Amino acid sequence: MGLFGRKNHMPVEGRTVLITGASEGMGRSAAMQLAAKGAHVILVSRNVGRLEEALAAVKAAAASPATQRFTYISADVSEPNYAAAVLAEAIAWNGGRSPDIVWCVAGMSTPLLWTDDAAMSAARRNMDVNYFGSAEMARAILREWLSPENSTGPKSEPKHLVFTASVLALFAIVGYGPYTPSKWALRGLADTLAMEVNLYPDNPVKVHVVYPATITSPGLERENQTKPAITLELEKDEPPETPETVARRAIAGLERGEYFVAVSFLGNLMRCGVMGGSQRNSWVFDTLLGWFVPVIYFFVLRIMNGQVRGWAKLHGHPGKSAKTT
Ligand SMILES: NC(=O)C1=CN([C@@H]2O[C@H](COP(=O)(O)OP(=O)(O)OC[C@H]3O[C@@H](n4cnc5c(N)ncnc54)[C@H](OP(=O)(O)O)[C@@H]3O)[C@@H](O)[C@H]2O)C=CC1
Ligand SMILES: CCCCCCCCCCCCCCCC(=O)[C@@H](N)CO
Repeated sequence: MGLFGRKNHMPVEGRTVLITGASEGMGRSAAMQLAAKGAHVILVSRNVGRLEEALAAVKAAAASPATQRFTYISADVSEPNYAAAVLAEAIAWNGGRSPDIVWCVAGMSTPLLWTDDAAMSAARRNMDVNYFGSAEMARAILREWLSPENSTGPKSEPKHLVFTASVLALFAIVGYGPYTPSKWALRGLADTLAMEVNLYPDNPVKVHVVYPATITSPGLERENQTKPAITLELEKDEPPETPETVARRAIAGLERGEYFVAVSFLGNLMRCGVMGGSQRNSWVFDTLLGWFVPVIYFFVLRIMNGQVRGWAKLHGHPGKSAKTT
């Protein structure tokens, strides 16, 4: 039980969490915050230097440094079949037990106009990292968690599989063509798996998707190098948040037991606007809020499309390979 008697749906104390994309940005902050709540943490990303540095920060944030354990594994999530080897290493380190929580944070973004020369190769790269990087990890960990020899019984504490999408998977804007579909794809996989895990009542698993808006991370600096100016202009409507804030709100949503975790007010509006056949956090709240969203979109879409047309009028044809500055 947490504050005011509310149940914590994702206790982490003494449990092992594996986080991909844990060396920078939101993944690093999430790793530190989960360590501060008593979790053992396995950090996964490519660059060993940054992993070493992040590992030190995570250790320093631990609730009980004498008993908690931390390690890192260097791997490229865009490599086909990377996940089984990463998990084997994680399980060996964890005394033969699989991690209890797996959070796929590793991601990248290459914003470009769709007519840009580089858009297609960027789209494939974004799909490889953001979608397949998470899909492969999901498959590897579910094969562990859901196997008959790993049955823990219907009343046992559930395992958690967390994907990281973006509010762009709820509301798409110009300039993110190479990126947005990879995050929509994650949502499709998550809905599928959230139903599929019901086949295994003796192996409880909860699936979640986190939908951040702009995070002031090293990744944001990288993506801003190719971001069309009109995209920068439109996304100003949702203010950026620090990796610490986004991680804290994401973890709070997971602790509340939410399936789709939005981390801002607008994010929650966008979430309730697209629920379709997805599981609800709260049928009453999500439905009531969802009724208002079309009214808001009536105005938002008129304004935004007007902004885009206004841009074209002011700056002319964007050109073939164009950062539209
Ligand atoms: N920044 C933003 O505005 C938003 C980001 N998001 C999403 O949130 C998540 C976190 O974003 P952010 O905080 O910006 O992250 P960053 O881009 O700052 O950090 C990305 C992390 O992922 C790792 N990573 C990147 N590519 C790979 C790869 N191929 N294999 C393994 N690890 C990889 C990086 O380490 P290394 O390079 O060493 O591998 C690093 O640890 C991502 O999924 C992102 O798409 C969602 C909404 C907004
Ligand atoms: C009903 C509610 C209406 C809402 C109005 C919409 C405002 C537009 C917000 C767009 C924000 C885009 C953030 C991109 C984050 C991201 O994923 C990239 N930085 C890639 O990393």
